[in-house]
Amino acid sequence: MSDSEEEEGPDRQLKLVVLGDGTTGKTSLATRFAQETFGKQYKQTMGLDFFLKRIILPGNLNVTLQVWDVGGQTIGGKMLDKYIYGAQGILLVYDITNGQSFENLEDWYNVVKKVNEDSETQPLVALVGNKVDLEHMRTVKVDKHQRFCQENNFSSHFVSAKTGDSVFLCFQRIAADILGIKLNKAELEQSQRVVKADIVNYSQEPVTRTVNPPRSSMCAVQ
Ligand SMILES: Nc1nc2c(ncn2[C@@H]2O[C@H](COP(=O)(O)OP(=O)(O)OP(=O)(O)O)[C@@H](O)[C@H]2O)c(=O)[nH]1
Repeated sequence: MSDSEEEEGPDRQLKLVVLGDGTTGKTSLATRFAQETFGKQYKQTMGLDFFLKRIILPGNLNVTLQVWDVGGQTIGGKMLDKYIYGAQGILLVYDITNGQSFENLEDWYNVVKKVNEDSETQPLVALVGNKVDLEHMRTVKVDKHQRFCQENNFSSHFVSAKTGDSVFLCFQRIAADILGIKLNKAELEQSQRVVKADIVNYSQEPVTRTVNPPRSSMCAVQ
């Protein structure tokens, strides 16, 4: 075992799938998390983008998050089930200024339920209201968001991919919830230490480099 492995402990991998209507900011969230960047210009995701980022959770737990950014136009398409299959976490993303994007999450969630109906373990689902920098234009009431969470046992998140507000925290909390780790505030702050960030993209121009998705994920895109 190398010194760095001793220091950081063994690696865990989690597959997170980001779902929701087009333009809600799924790619922006993933790139904000993986690269700490934000692009104002909209470029539609055709099918799927794929990002990897390694974080360290309290207890020196090394966790590699595979973030599957699914294009908003894939709903109703035959590939969607395959993208969702095997996910430990699902992020249902809507735009707080776009009520229809919230209403449509029911359809996205129905696909998640269908894919997992015969599965022994269910993915953890997080409801993510994005674009909180546009609070003055909010049309989806916070009450409505909270009710949807309570009714379905979702974790609740409000973020801005543009400013970065709560984005890292959101992914970190989801990873901790999946792994059954309870985090206090001090631990959350301390564990913002990110050791590695790789971005992988096989449906658009690569941002840094292009590689195949990890073998553990390939079963989902056969
Ligand atoms: N103000 C604001 N704009 C955002 C935010 N997140 C994303 N956007 C903008 O919203 C537009 C759509 O963002 P994308 O991340 O491409 O949306 P998407 O959900 O991946 O869209 P599809 O690829 O069609 O599924 C872009 O112009 C972004 O710059 C945010 O937090 N605040």
